[in-house]
Amino acid sequence: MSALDAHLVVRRDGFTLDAELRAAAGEVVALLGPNGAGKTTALRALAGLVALDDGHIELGGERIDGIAPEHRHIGVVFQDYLLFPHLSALENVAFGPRCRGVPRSRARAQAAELLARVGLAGQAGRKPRQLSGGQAQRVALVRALATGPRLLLLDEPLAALDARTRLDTRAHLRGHLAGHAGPTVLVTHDPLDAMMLADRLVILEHGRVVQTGDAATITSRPRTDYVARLVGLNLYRGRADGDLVRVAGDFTLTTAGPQHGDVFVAFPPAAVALYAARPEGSPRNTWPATVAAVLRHGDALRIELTGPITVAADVTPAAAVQLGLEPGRPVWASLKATEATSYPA
Ligand SMILES: Nc1ncnc2c1ncn2[C@@H]1O[C@H](COP(=O)(O)OP(=O)(O)OP(=O)(O)O)[C@@H](O)[C@H]1O
Repeated sequence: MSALDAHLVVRRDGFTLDAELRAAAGEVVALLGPNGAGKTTALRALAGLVALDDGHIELGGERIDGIAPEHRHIGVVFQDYLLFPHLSALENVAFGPRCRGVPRSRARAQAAELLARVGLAGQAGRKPRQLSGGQAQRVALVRALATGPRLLLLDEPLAALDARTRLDTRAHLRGHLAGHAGPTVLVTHDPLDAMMLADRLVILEHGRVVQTGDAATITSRPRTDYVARLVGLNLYRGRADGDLVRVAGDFTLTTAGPQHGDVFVAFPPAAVALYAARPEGSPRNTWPATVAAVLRHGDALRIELTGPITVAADVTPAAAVQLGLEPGRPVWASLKATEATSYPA
């Protein structure tokens, strides 16, 4: 089965997409990024709905960027499913193969088998409006797979679902995707979708790839503020000399590992402890800070602090009351060196 190798360049007024994208056969790659990063543009370029201004798209070593969308052998699942409303689930799935000349009875038998595989044997005769959001999403996926596409594209496949259905569907979608032998590219701005469904994440910001890797690498070693916020870490750039990293002006953090030169330092908000007075026998990183904001964060409170560095700290509501944390309140922050990871920038 064919691998995807693409360099997508699309120029618009005030926006340029310039992104390299690779996916091996059977690999699910999530394209993750903030609004306006160019995710949809990239997906539409792969599908052939937007022309490339430069670059290339190769599938199994064959250039497909000059080929019309309907001849690219690409399966697409859009977020709003786009099922034919007047056809049953079975007819929707059989439609593609029928258009490719597969005899009616065989197309229907294949469609029935595909629907059964995603647990929809009992819904095969229903029209899209008689299906739940999660069921319609599965029909759309199966329909995209029915023609045996060489590349599968998913555009925010769970976005239209309510929270509960989203949870169930997300859990099953991964298994359904395993039935596709070719590469899959999934576009989402939901980090959970990306991490649960994809083998590898490609982070897109301002039309450029800023980081790529598996979920574990990306969550432990973010390389941009967007990714750091996404995974809930404090992130700084600095210069390392052994375990000391100068991160801002003459402010230096002691970190867990020896590094040299340009590095990132990352640590979770829960690793930052707050005190009313300078802590005694303190950990190596201690600095005065001022509370800028107090936000709810699950069961904890997230405290945003200004000072020599801007930092987020998670504290319990009880600790927040005890310390009288409110905007403008001066505090001491401390961080154990073992909690601060440094890695090359
Ligand atoms: N048809 C178009 N013509 C001109 N500019 C466009 C067009 N479609 C999108 N853009 C611009 O291209 C940029 C990227 O948009 P795109 O929709 O690809 O981003 P996205 O990452 O998918 O965002 P979102 O998550 O909001 O859907 C944006 O600045 C957008 O305004």
